[in-house]
Amino acid sequence: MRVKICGITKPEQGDAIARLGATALGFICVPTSPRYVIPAQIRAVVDRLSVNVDRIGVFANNTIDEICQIVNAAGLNGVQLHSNESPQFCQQLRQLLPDVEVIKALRVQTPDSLSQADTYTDAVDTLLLDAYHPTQLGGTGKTLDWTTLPGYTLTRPWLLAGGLTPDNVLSALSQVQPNGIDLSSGVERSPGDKDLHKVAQLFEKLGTRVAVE
Ligand SMILES: O=C(O)c1ccccc1N[C@@H]1O[C@H](COP(=O)(O)O)[C@@H](O)[C@H]1O
Repeated sequence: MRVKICGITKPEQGDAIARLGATALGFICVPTSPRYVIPAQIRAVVDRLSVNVDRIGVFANNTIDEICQIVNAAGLNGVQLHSNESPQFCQQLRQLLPDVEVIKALRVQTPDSLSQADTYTDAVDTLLLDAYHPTQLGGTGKTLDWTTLPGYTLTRPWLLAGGLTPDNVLSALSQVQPNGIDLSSGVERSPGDKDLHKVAQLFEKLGTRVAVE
C-alpha cells in the first residue's frame, strides 16, 4: 500500500520519513498554508533523499504554467490538485507532464460529492478523498466519514486522507480499502514540523516499518 506523508518542510525529516517506509512525500505549494514551501525548499529536501520516494507537490488553483515551473524547479514527479481544478484542466496538465502523476483531491462533504469522481476517470492517474472543511482546503485533521465510503467503487486508484493518525488508521482501513493513505497533521508536532515518533508508530501499526540504520 502507498503511504504518503504530506507537509514536509525540513530536509532531515523528509529523508528520515522516507527511510521509515513512506512511499511518497508531499510538499504544500499553497501560499496560505502554514506548511507552504517554495521550490528551493522542496529541492533542498529532494536533494537530501537517500532512498527512492515519490515527490508530490500539492497545489490549489494554480495556473498550468505555474505548476509546470514548480515541478521542474523542485524535482517533483507528482502533483496533487486540491481545489476546484476541472477534469479538462487535469487532462491538459497530464498531456504537458506525461511522466508526472496527476492526483485529484476530492473533498467529500456529503456522499453525493463522490458522484463527481467519475468525471475525472480519463483525466487523472489517481484520486484522493479528503474531508471537507468550510474554510480550509486541507491539512485540517478533520476526519472523513469512512462509513459513507464502502458503497462506492472508484474507477481510478485512490488514496484515503483526512484526519488519519497512527491511532485511527487501522480502524479506517478495516472499513475501506484504498490503494494508499495520506497523512499530514496526524503525524506532526506543529504545522510543517513532523513528529518522527508518530511516523514510526504509524509504520509499526501498518506492519511495514523499515529499520533505520
Ligand atoms: O496540509 C496543508 O496545509 C494543505 C493545504 C492546502 C491543501 C491541502 C493540504 N493538505 C492536504 O490535506 C490532506 C489531509 O490532511 P490531514 O491529514 O487531515 O492533516 C492531505 O491530503 C494533505 O495533502
